[in-house]
Amino acid sequence: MKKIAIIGSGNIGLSLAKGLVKADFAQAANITLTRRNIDHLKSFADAGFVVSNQNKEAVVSADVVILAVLPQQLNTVLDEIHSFIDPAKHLVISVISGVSCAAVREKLGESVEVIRVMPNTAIAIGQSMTCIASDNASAENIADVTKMFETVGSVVKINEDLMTSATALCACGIAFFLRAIRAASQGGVEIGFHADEALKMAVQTAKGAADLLLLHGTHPESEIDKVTSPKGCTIAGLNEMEHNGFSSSLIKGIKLSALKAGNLYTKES
Ligand SMILES: NC(=O)C1=CN([C@@H]2O[C@H](COP(=O)(O)OP(=O)(O)OC[C@H]3O[C@@H](n4cnc5c(N)ncnc54)[C@H](OP(=O)(O)O)[C@@H]3O)[C@@H](O)[C@H]2O)C=CC1
Ligand SMILES: O=C(O)[C@@H]1CCC=N1
Repeated sequence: MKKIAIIGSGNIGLSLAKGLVKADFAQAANITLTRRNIDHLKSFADAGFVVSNQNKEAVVSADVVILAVLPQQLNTVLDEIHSFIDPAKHLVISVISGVSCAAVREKLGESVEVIRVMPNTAIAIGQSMTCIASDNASAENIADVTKMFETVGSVVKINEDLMTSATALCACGIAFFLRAIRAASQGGVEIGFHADEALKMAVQTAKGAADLLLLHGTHPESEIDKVTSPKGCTIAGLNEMEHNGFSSSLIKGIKLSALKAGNLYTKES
């Protein structure tokens, strides 16, 4: 069983740790979680994870090092761990948005294999959409990392130049769809439901819509055509949403997020 160190155990690092254990890919005792303030990791220590504020020790005891700090925190971490990374032993995975594999290697050494992975927080429940890219990892290591992330959701291998687009569509996308669900539930309250029932109804309806596409393999418009009766209430509501910029606002938001994702990191930050 390989030992994993997650350097920077915040929202996504902890979601990943939970997902890997839940999927039986790893035992908690084989995952070291680091952050500076380990008081916040007490419940994870209680659940059997190794918790530490010592990145160097975590790296030395690991085979797989997962970088999960914020882009602006990365340089400090790389400066701290670079002399403890052994290219013959360590595989480095970075989930950090906007940082290329080459930029990580510039600090850790050219011979280190780096795989860039973009999951989303649904990884905690095995439902992530994860994109993977690398410009120097072996086919074997890419296959192993693909298998690892397939235990906690779906995986697509992409070219590295599309990583910031993947960040916007899939990682940020979780927040976009959640906001859409909240808005639907607020509409539900206005038309007569209590907030808790409206939210339950909106959530299950959203899940049904996503599952229709996944299970039927159809295009959204083809499923929409089955709902919109002629002169009916669905097309009336849908067209009103479009007149108010529903699709346009999602597209513009995704474009802006992708732009921002590409500008989160500078070597000097
Ligand atoms: N959140 C998401 O949905 C996704 C995030 N990402 C990427 O993952 C990265 C992390 O994002 P997110 O989890 O949201 O951010 P968080 O701020 O929640 O997590 C970052 C963690 O890093 C820790 N940290 C900071 N400096 C150090 C250090 N020197 N050594 C060890 N730990 C450190 C922080 O804890 P402390 O202050 O105690 O040290 C914190 O817990 C980002 O680069 C983001 O782009 C990618 C996909 C999805
Ligand atoms: O908002 C962010 O910058 C991070 C990257 C993707 C999801 N959260």
